[in-house]
Amino acid sequence: MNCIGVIGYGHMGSMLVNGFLSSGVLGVDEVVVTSRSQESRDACAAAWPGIGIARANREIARRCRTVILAVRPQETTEVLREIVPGMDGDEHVVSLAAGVGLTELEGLFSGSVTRAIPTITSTIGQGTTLVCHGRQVGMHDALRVEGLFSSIGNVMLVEEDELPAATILSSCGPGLLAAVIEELAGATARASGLAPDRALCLATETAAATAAYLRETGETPGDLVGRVATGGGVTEAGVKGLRERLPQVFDETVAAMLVRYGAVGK
Ligand SMILES: NC(=O)c1ccc[n+]([C@@H]2O[C@H](COP(=O)([O-])OP(=O)(O)OC[C@H]3O[C@@H](n4cnc5c(N)ncnc54)[C@H](OP(=O)(O)O)[C@@H]3O)[C@@H](O)[C@H]2O)c1
Ligand code: PRO
Repeated sequence: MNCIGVIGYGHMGSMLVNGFLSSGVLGVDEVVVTSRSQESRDACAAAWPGIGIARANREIARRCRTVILAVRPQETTEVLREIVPGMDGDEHVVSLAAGVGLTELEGLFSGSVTRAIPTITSTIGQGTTLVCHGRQVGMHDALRVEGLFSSIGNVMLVEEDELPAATILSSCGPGLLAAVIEELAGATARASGLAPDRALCLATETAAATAAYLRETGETPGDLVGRVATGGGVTEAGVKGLRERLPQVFDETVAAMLVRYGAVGK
């Protein structure tokens, strides 16, 4: 009954199960997983022999005190509606769904509800899970969930009205930056004889090294640009063009994402 239940063994559900178990914060006898398809349930059972596999969502609600909803936003309220009748109210529901608010979740389940927004980079133990506890969540449950997510990376407590912007940076961010790396490498390869795979390899390494440099030195991005862009040199020409055009590109990108954020759970 004190185990952790995970409903939905997709990208996030499988990442959390793998992370919690490989970090040692949980053992296989403390986790019960279900997913809509037999294929996903079999994949989980094969990856983690001895783990609890439930055939139905309601079984998770019966067996687990902490229930992580790792289904898509448009499936989250439907799954919660389905499991609530089998719950006694003492459970702690943790929803990963972007765009589904605490008010809506607490309207369906009157017990403890937390929103947690992980990031795919926690697959390698990096990145930040955003955590926003509902009003009913007691200290013990809050610390337990924060401890779980700490085992796969950083945890940042946020207010719910900060979640959309923080999600764009922390959780959508890897997708945005991966697209930027791909475009930079692609443009360089198109403009030269450099092979696309070598261009992508260099761009990826440079992005990783740049992020590590900023984190380790504490320099601002502006400081770093100043160190790289020799006056009248090559970088200066590139950064000038980006600074003219990128603010508008990113303003439009963020605006579109915020619009979608508001509609994604509907
Ligand atoms: N991906 C990210 O980087 C990320 C980051 C932060 C938050 N999130 C949030 O995390 C949640 C999951 O995202 P995801 O990327 O992991 O999605 P996903 O890969 O599509 O996984 C969702 C899983 O839910 C399962 N499912 C669907 N309906 C179900 C039902 N009625 N009962 C039980 N299982 C059901 C599906 O199972 P089958 O495969 O078995 O059919 C699927 O594997 C979303 O709410 C998203 O907003 C995602
Ligand atoms: N992945 C989910 C989405 O794209 C939520 C944040 C990252 O909607």
